[in-house]
Amino acid sequence: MTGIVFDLDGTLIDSAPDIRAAANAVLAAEGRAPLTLAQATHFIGNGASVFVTRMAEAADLPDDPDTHARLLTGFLERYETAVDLTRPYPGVPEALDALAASGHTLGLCTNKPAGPTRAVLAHLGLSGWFKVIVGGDSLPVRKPDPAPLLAAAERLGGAALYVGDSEIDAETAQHAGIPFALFTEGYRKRPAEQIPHDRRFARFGDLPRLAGDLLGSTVS
Ligand SMILES: O=C(O)COP(=O)(O)O
Ligand SMILES: [Mg+2]
Repeated sequence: MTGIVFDLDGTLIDSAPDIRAAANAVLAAEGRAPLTLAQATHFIGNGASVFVTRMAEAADLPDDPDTHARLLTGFLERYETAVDLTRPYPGVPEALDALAASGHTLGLCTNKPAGPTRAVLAHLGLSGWFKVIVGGDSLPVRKPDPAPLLAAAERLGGAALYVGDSEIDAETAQHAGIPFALFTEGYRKRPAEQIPHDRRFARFGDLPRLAGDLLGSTVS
């Protein structure tokens, strides 16, 4: 089994500034104060709809279905093209390159909707690495349900590792029965020691060797 599946927000890319900007445009239109970067970062992880619920709560907006639908539509409209403030974490392209060179096929399983996922990957020149992309709206369920990760794994012919930054990713990997590598510099809410993982790393430069150790592949 050579497949490796990645989470996106807080793992491969630091996208919180763009997500915050999309949220703050919606809040401005509602006459509300902006979110701080720390707030926006904390609200990421369970997909767009949950993000909007948390955003509305922070801004003291009502939580009725009509308001939620209006806020979510406005957020998704802006999110679709929110790419300018997002950067890959240092060493990401090189690590993907090294993993591919050592024979791994790569996939993505994210709770970010598929539209913004494809837009940001294209903008950053990262699309070409991934043989499969499963977004937060690709299936009727999203992480921590294991179905999206299992779907990505199946399309890679099996996955030997899931790489993510959050409690949700750890739980998803456990449910799917796939080993988990935790990137410690993303958007996790708890200390790394409290998040179940098989391996953890703080620098992408360390991932190819870590994957090699874990999976018995040779890193070139
Ligand atoms: O967009 C989110 O809420 C989370 O995205 P992620 O699954 O790539 O971390
Ligand atoms: Mg993440």
